This record gives sequence, C-alpha cells and structure tokens, in this order.
Amino acid sequence: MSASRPILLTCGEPAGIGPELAPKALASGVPFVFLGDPRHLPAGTDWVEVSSLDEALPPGRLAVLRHDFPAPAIPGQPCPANAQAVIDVIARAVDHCVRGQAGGICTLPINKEALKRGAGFGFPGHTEYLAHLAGDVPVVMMLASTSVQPPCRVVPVTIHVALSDVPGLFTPAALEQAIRITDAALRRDFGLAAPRIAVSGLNPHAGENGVMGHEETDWMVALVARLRAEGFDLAGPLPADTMFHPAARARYDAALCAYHDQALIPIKTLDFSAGVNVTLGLPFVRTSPDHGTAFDIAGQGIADADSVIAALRMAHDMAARR
Ligand SMILES: NC(=O)C1=CN([C@@H]2O[C@H](COP(=O)(O)OP(=O)(O)OC[C@H]3O[C@@H](n4cnc5c(N)ncnc54)[C@H](O)[C@@H]3O)[C@@H](O)[C@H]2O)C=CC1
Ligand SMILES: NCC(=O)COP(=O)(O)O
Repeated sequence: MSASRPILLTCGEPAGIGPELAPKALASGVPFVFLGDPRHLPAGTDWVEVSSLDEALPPGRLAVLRHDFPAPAIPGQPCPANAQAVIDVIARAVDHCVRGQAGGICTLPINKEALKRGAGFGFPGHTEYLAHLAGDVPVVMMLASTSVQPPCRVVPVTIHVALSDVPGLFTPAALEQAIRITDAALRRDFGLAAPRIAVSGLNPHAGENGVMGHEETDWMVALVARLRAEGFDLAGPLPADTMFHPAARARYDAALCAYHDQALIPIKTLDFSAGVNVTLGLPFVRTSPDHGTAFDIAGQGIADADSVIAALRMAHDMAARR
C-alpha cells in the first residue's frame, strides 16, 4: 500500500449527500477514484469511467470505478433495493486495498437504519463491518481534527451501543486494547514518536474517589498505573467535562473516552465541518467525513465538503506513512 495508489472514495448511501460531495472532493488535490454508480451523481458532473485503479486519473475530472445499483437515487429517500449494493461497494473497496491496488479507503456516509431495513446489515457501522472484513481484527474508532489548535483526537472505547449497555462493555480489557491500538496508530499513521494519551473517567468528576461511581477506583486507576509502568504515556482517569478546553488538549495527543457521546460531542462541537473519522487497527487505511447522510439537505447541492476533503487528505497522508 502506498500514497502513489489512489484512494477509493466509496459512494455510501446514494440518497444522502455522498453523491454531491464526490465531485466537490476534487478540491482536496488527492488522487482518488469514486466507487459507485455514476447515475447517482448530480446532473452535470464531469466524470470519466476508469476500468481499473492502474489507469492514469484524468486531471480535474471525477474518476469513477463503476458499481451499478438496481435503483435510482431519490435524495432523502433511501431505497431498500439499493441497500445491498451500498454494502457491496464497501466490501469491494476493501478487496482492492487488500490486493494493493488502492492506497486506502475514504467512505462516504451510510445510513445504518436503511441498510438494516433494506439488507439486514448486521453491523452498527462501517467501523465494525471493516473490522469483520479484515478478519475480525480489533479496531478502534478515532475522530480527529487538526484544523483546531491544539488538535482534537478522540476515541470512544465503546461505540454504537445503548447507554445502558456501556458500564458492562467498558471493561479493563476493552480499555487496555483501545490504549494499545491507539498508541500504535499514533506512531505508525500520525508520525508521533511518543504519543500522550489521556483517559477519561466513566462517571461525573471521574467518580470523585468513589462517591459518584466506582469504576475509576475499582480498576481504572490500577490499569492506567500498570500500563504507565510498561512505558505508555498515560494520564487519567480524568473528569471528561474538563478534558477538552485548549489548555487541557495541549497536554495529550488523543483522548480515550468511555462512550460515544463523551468523545464525539466535544469534537463535533469544536469542528463539525472538518473533523475526520478514522479506523485504527485495520491492515489498510480507512477514513471518513465525521458527518452522516444528512437527508434533510440531500440533493440541494449545499452540503459542505470540508470534512470529506480533510478525510481524503488524511487517508493520503496515512498511506504515505505506511
Ligand atoms: N461514517 C458514516 O457512515 C456515518 C453515518 N452516519 C449516519 O447518518 C445518518 C444521519 O445521522 P445524523 O445523526 O442525522 O447526522 P448527520 O451528520 O447526517 O446530520 C446532522 C445535521 O448536520 C447537517 N450536516 C451533516 N453533514 C453536513 C454537511 N456536509 N454539510 C452541511 N450540513 C451537514 C445535516 O443537514 C443535519 O442537520 C444516520 O443513519 C447515522 O447513523 C452518521 C455519522 C457517520
Ligand atoms: N457516530 C460516528 C459514526 O456513526 C461513524 O460510524 P462508522 O460508519 O464510521 O462506523
């Protein structure tokens, strides 16, 4: 895998904003190929079909590796007949990566509900599906923004699960695995020689010594101490509500949080328009814009492309480092 290979931009849900973001993403300057159905692109898109990822990319035009879908795309109205093709495009992109034909994958957003209802999709999102396609490897989801300073990088240790399930899933093993994967990825993919990781508590005020919850005193303090003795640069468990202001962010390179909203609310508030979702631990590069399918504005041509542009650039940079 290398940056000299194009990044594959998977189409995602064609009834969402993905198709209109693909031509806008040319502004990234990153060599990429759109994998999807060109009939779903906005009218007037200047695209050209490529039959393989070895072909030279046409400067300034959208290169398309064709994947025909059974139905047209109606903005805002996902078609159940298209659901399986959305899933197949992701699997096809992985196959191209595994064969060394693509530098990595940047995924346009899928609608989880549409895929579950239309094709019985058995995964909560790309992250878990890609981990499965890679051989059920352990992965973590990181959202990263480098357009805010200090940078904001967050990892939810539990991902797409009900809040009531979090205390049972946020275990010592899960946190340790997330720390190890994040540390390794910050070194390999982000070029940080000595990554600093901050760990949030699960409870308000990180439990305040056991008076507002017990997970911190039961096992988190000991786990952090053990891994610190092993050489990891760790801080925590820290109160999550005071981890994200600029002076706090200057003290770490990534924040590991117990659950989805603890991690994603700060980054989407700080930088909704250009945050990037990146899957750490995969044998191939995968990034994504941080937003979803935005059915409420799909087809209007007003979707902001900053996040997909940042995601393509990050995929390109990661591929170059591998
Ligand atoms: N990587 C992925 O495939 C992701 C998929 N999703 C999925 O997307 C679907 C919709 O999720 P929501 O929570 O509604 O979040 P969303 O990000 O689709 O929309 C939230 C709000 O932000 C606006 N918005 C989103 N992206 C925008 C853009 N590029 N430019 C301008 N405005 C934008 C939308 O119009 C909406 O008002 C769900 O099925 C969710 O699971 C959500 C996040 C990531
Ligand atoms: N909330 C983030 C999100 O839904 C991204 O999911 P994924 O499809 O990248 O796993």
